[in-house]
Amino acid sequence: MKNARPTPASPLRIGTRGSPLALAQAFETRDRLAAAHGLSEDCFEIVVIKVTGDQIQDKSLKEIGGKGLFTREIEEALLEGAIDIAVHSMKDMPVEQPAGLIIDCYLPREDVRDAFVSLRYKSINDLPQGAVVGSSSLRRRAQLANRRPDLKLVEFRGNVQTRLKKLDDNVAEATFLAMAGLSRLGRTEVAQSAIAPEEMLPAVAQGAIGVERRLEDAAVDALLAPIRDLPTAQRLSAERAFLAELDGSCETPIAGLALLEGENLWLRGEILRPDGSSVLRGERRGPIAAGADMGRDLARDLLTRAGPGFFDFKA
Ligand SMILES: NCc1[nH]cc(CCC(=O)O)c1CC(=O)O
Repeated sequence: MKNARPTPASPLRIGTRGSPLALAQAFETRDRLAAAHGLSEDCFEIVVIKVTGDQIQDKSLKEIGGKGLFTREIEEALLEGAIDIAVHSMKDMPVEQPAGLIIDCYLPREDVRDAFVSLRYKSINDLPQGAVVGSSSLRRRAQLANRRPDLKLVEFRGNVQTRLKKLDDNVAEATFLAMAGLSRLGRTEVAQSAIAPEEMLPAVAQGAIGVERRLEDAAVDALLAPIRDLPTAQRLSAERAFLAELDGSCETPIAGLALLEGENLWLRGEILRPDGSSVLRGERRGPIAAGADMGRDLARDLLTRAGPGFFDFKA
C-alpha cells in the first residue's frame, strides 16, 4: 500500500494462511477495517500464503519441530513488503516477533473455551472408562491425562472437517477444538459442550486474533487504530507475559486466562507435566495496568514450585 488510504488500484494486502479458519479471520479483519473507514471490499486484497506447517499433515507438530512453523513465510512476506498486514490466531504466535515487525492490534476476543466434540458423549465426565480421545495439543493431552488417567490418547491433527471425519470413522470417541474456531466457521453445533475454564483452562490467547504489521509503517498503524480492541490487548498482555516468563515453547503444557473485573484483572495460570501426572495452578488479581507484572510474577511462582526437571517427563 503506497498511500495512507487504500484504494482499488492500491489495495491493502492482507496476508493469511489458506485454512478455512485463517481465511475467516482475514475476512473478519477486512470487514472491520472496511466498516471503520467506509471503504469498499475491493480496497482490500486477501493474499494466501503457504506455510510449512500446513503442508505436512502426516507428522505430529512435535516431530516437525521448529518455531514459527505457521508464521515464518507470512512474516517474510510482510518484511519484504509483499503484504501490508498479517492476520494471526494469537494462540499460535511466539511471544516475540522478528525485528521490524509488531503485533499491536487485536480484534474483540471470541469464546475462550475449549469445545468437547463427540458423536456420542456429552462431556469429559460422560466418556466411558478407557475411551480413546484424539488430540495433538500438548496442553489438552496433559490436562485430560491429569483428569482422566484411564483414557487413551491418540494424535489427531488437521482441520475441523478432517477431525470430524475421524470421529465418523471411529478413530476416536471424542476430540477437542477451540470454541472460537468453531464459532468463526459457523460450526458451533459440532460441540457437545463448551468446557468451563475451571475444568480445562484454555491456551494463552485462545480466541484472540492479532494483526501484525511493519513497525515503521505509520500509515498502516493509523489505519488499524479504529479496530483495536483494548480489553483484548489488556488480557493478552498479562497472559503473554506469563507465557514469556515460562519460556513457553510448543513443547510445554501451559494454560493461562485473564479476565477483566471492572478496574482489575484476574489471571489464572497452570503448568503440567506432559504425561499429566502433575499440575500446578496459581492466580493473581490486580490493577489492569499491572497485568504483565502479574503474569511474570505468577510464572516465577509456578516455576519455583515446579523445581528443575518438571517438564522433562515424556507424555
Ligand atoms: N493450534 C491451532 C489453532 N489455532 C487457533 C485455533 C482456534 C481459534 C483460536 O483459538 O483463536 C486453533 C484450532 C483449535 O485449537 O481448535
